[in-house]
Amino acid sequence: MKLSLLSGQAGCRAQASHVFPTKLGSGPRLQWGLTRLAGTERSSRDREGLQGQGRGTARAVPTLSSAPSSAEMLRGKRVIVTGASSGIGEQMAYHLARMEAHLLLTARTEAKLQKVVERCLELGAASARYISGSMDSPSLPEQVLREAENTWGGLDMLILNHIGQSGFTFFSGDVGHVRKLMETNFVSYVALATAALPMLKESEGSIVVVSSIAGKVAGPFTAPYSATKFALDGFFSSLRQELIIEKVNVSITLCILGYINTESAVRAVSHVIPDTPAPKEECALEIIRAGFLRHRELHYPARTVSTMLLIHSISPELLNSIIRSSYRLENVQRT
Ligand SMILES: NC(=O)C1=CN([C@@H]2O[C@H](COP(=O)(O)OP(=O)(O)OC[C@H]3O[C@@H](n4cnc5c(N)ncnc54)[C@H](OP(=O)(O)O)[C@@H]3O)[C@@H](O)[C@H]2O)C=CC1
Ligand SMILES: C[C@H](CCC(=O)O)[C@H]1CC[C@H]2[C@@H]3C(=O)C[C@@H]4C[C@H](O)CC[C@]4(C)[C@H]3CC[C@]12C
Repeated sequence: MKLSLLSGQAGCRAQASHVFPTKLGSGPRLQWGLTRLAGTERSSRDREGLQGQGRGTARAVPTLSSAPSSAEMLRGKRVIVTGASSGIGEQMAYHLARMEAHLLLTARTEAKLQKVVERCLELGAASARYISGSMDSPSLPEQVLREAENTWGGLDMLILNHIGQSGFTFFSGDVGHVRKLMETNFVSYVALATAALPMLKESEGSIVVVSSIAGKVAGPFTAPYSATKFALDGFFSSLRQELIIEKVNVSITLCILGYINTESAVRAVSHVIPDTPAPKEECALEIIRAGFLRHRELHYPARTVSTMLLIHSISPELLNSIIRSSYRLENVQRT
């Protein structure tokens, strides 16, 4: 594990001009051949009601009408983002920096984290630092939370986003890979949340778990990955219930994402899935917003994901066959 020394005040003040798009994802999203079924994407803000949860007697949950602008959402809040060196995690770090949050970022690659931290400080983060290390190491989660406690004396939001390398191919029979992926994509999430809970109870904060449609509907070529995402749903949905029963005001937001245009996802699937991925910048902002509003679940892109879940609840076999027929199966590489 390596700890950064890069932290401090922003190089320049945050520009408070960053606002939510008035209509998110207004263009057509062609995903898994479901576009015609799903219709035009619409903001999950337009679609969803508030699903605040885990409220004790204390703080009111912001309503959509009373919610501050995105620039104010997390001003001065202490936020951990895992998997922040690239993709959606990196974009979340930049949004949070513009909101003037305090940031602790994690991933394995120190050089990338250094650059992201520098950019966050330029964008207006109240402070930004990182810890590098692999989340398949059992000691890292506690080290990350100890760092938050020592630096900030508390924590407001934990965003769990990292994933280990998987691939998009037939299951190879490598059980060792499944075990390692479970450790990285699932067990470390549990360990991070467990270590964070005392501080989050104190601040009445939030846990945000980044998952996937592959954690609700199992398609081909993602067996180990899909298993880790189903596990997250099982664990965190159960934990959410317990927090509500115990009147602990810590929210848990599970983010169900479709295909997003991160480099790693496009590299892994574009030769098999011909659809247009949704933008990572907007996706990142929606995740932060859903966490701030203490939503139970985020579906992004909203129309595509919700339509898939609806079809799956009516006829799983129909959805499975739509998915299979929309893939370019001849391009799937065998390992
Ligand atoms: N992109 C998509 O289409 C979709 C993404 N999602 C979810 O969104 C989240 C982000 O995905 P995306 O941005 O595409 O992924 P990326 O591959 O772009 O980013 C993954 C992040 O995790 C870090 N990471 C990788 N291995 C480890 C490890 N062993 N220990 C700690 N950190 C690690 C990477 O940094 P480093 O290599 O430096 O460690 C990187 O910061 C994931 O939870 C994913 O499941 C869900 C549905 C669709
Ligand atoms: C294979 C990717 C992991 C990249 C790597 O090896 O480092 C996956 C990461 C996100 C996956 C996508 C996802 O979660 C949403 C869809 C789920 C469907 O069941 C399959 C297609 C997905 C676009 C899926 C494809 C693999 C990933 C890109």
